[in-house]
Amino acid sequence: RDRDGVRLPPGPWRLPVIGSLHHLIGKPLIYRALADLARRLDAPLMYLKLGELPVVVATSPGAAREILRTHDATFASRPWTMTVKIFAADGQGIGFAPYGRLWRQIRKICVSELLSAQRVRSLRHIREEEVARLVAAVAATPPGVPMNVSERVAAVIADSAVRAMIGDRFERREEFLETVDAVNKMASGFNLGDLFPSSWLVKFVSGLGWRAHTYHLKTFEFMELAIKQHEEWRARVAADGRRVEEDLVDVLLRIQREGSLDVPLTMGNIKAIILDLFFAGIDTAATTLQWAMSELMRNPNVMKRAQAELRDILNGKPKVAEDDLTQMKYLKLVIKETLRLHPAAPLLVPRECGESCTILGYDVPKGTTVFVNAWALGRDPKYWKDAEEFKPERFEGSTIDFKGTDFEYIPFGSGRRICPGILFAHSNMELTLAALLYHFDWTLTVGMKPAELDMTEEMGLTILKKNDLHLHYVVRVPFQCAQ
Ligand code: HEM
Repeated sequence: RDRDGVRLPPGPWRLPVIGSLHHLIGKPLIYRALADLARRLDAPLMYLKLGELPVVVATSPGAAREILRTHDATFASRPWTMTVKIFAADGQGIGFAPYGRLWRQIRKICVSELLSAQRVRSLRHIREEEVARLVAAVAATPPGVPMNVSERVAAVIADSAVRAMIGDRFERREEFLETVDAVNKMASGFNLGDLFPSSWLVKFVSGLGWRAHTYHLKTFEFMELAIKQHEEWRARVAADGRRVEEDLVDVLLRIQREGSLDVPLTMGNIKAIILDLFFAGIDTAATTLQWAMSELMRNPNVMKRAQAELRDILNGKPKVAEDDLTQMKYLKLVIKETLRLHPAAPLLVPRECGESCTILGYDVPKGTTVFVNAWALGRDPKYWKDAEEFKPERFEGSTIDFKGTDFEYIPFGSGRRICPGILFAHSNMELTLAALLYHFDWTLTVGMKPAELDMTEEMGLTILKKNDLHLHYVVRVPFQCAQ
């Protein structure tokens, strides 16, 4: 207990000014460094001072449950850092909106309209078309030339998501994706400018404020162009007399027009919501697929079983359709196991303690930033046999699921702010992976052993795969029929 009678969770020793930062210096994969510290200190709940920022990290299912379920409302906001503030300047979206009326309303629109099961179903033709384009593009790669699987997978996920949102492919796609990538890296939450919010010098030297402003303006400009492109596309579709499903921008504009909302939606809100869906939905699903393909290449027996399931069930069918996916039990387990070892958001998205409270007998002061180390939970040998091994079979006959109630496995978070895009993500990931495994056999560069495949991670808003995955392929189910 300190002099004020506060009993903080245990944590590593601190230095003046920088606090516990020296424990993380030179360790860019922060979730790994935090997991090591928690293990060394035997601290399922750990307290650190990162610069000026008081931080608590939860690294046991019990601690995660207390934060995300028992005290869910207390931890339902996210830290309002300088970067977040700058990005919210022209209107708030959903991801970082403080817990309150506006967030509740946008969340309801996301859950019941934008990302509902019905909406996801209605976007099926887009996914099927984009995946068919991917298959065609792979098959058109000249034999002997390795294909950049990471790039292809990222493109199909991005195009499907963009078409779901604005109806059409985005004309500025390349530039936009580069910006998403750059913001993803900048917004990892461990920037000096965010760790020393009161220091003008640090802000100036780190250049964070300036960079965040630039990216904010750039991303909002992209949204303006995307909405303009959407309107032009709608006008063309109407002139041709075609009937197409509502896309997500249509839905938001309709809700705004109907005007029956508790808190009216501004155009700033609409742009910020769409941007949030891009940021939350593209890199996460694309990265998960890259890890899935990499793990399959490192584990040839798993690859064999997944392909056998697909080829048995589809039995020469010319293409994978979404209806077939319900039968692909093993494929679903492959994705589940990938999310255990490679949760796209390893520390979830940070929460903030709204009221001082007690967790596992320790005091967590109001204003503390809270991370839940989902990456460490998914690899903890206390809860997982052969924790580091890729074994989709472990989920066979098991009730453990990612819906936010099994706290050793929470790749989508839990509680009020659990990811609302689980179904949207799975629909894209399952169809893309199924098509890649069904139509093609994949091989590594000649002479490379599966265990030698590069699995280096890079920290951003998501755990990125540092180096792209390049593979050779052989067509197994011919592409000509896949249209
Ligand atoms: C493999 C794919 C994905 C993973 C692993 C993932 C993971 C997460 C996680 C861990 C959170 C934070 C949850 C929490 O604080 O408890 C989150 C939030 C969120 N995700 Fe996802 N996500 C994925 C895909 C998607 C997709 C495809 C969309 C939408 C198109 C989406 C939309 C969102 C939104 C809007 C939030 C913020 C929710 C809020 O603050 O209320 N996500 N996601």
